Amino acid sequence: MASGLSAPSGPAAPSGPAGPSSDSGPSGLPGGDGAPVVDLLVAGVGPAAAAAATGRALALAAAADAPYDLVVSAGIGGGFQPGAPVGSLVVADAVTAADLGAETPDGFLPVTDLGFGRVTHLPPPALVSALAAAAGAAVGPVLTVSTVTGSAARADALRARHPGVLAEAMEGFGVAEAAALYGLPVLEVRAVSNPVGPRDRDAWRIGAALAALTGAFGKFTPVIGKLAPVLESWNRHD
Ligand SMILES: O=C(O)c1cccc(C(=O)CC[C@H]2O[C@@H](n3cnc4c(=O)[nH]cnc43)[C@H](O)[C@@H]2O)c1
Repeated sequence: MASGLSAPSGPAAPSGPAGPSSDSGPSGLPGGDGAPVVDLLVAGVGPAAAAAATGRALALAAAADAPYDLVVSAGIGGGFQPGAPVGSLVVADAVTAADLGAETPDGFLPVTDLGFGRVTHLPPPALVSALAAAAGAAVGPVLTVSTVTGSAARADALRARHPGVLAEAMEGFGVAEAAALYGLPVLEVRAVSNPVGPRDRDAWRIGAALAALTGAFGKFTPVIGKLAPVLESWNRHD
């Protein structure tokens, strides 16, 4: 049986002071119908807020001896065209911090090139493919940025540095860092609300993206329940 923490992002209602809320039972316990227990946490905007909120929720669960098995970062995001059209869904096969590093006269260097830290977390491939198939989502790298891309030049630079990139958002890497601290696998799911490129507020379709995300979660939950063995075999020290 899997229990999960879903950490959506964006300008939504604040989370309560007591931590995540559950609609199917206390965290860590199976729901009556055998479905996984999913706690929903509104984790704020940006990698730091997302990491802090997720870390706190995981710490509370661990202290209550009811740890999670999986963490999912979900929300809206920008889609790189043509791979991720507005309204489509993306499941990340890599969660990458795109601006964690140093600018040099010769270009950007990720912190890993400077000899420390990490810039990518890899979600369990079996879960990624199963969820993407269930929801009709594309699979590819999702970038975490602290500044929303607003020009064609920046979009092109990100495409060049991250071949196959499908989406960018602002929280996934923060959520993944918190999950990794607790030895937990992470997933990132993004519904595309706007194209990545020159800033164009008229092109935003936040309502359509949120509807797509809601529909996807209805399809994900039974799949995650069936994939409990994948989570159970996850090597927490990888
Ligand atoms: O002012 C703008 O031009 C602008 C364009 C897109 C998004 C924003 C936000 O402030 C939204 C932040 C919120 O939504 C996620 N998100 C949605 N689209 C993107 C994007 O293209 N690049 C990065 N993040 C995006 C993000 O995860 C935040 O939760 C402003």
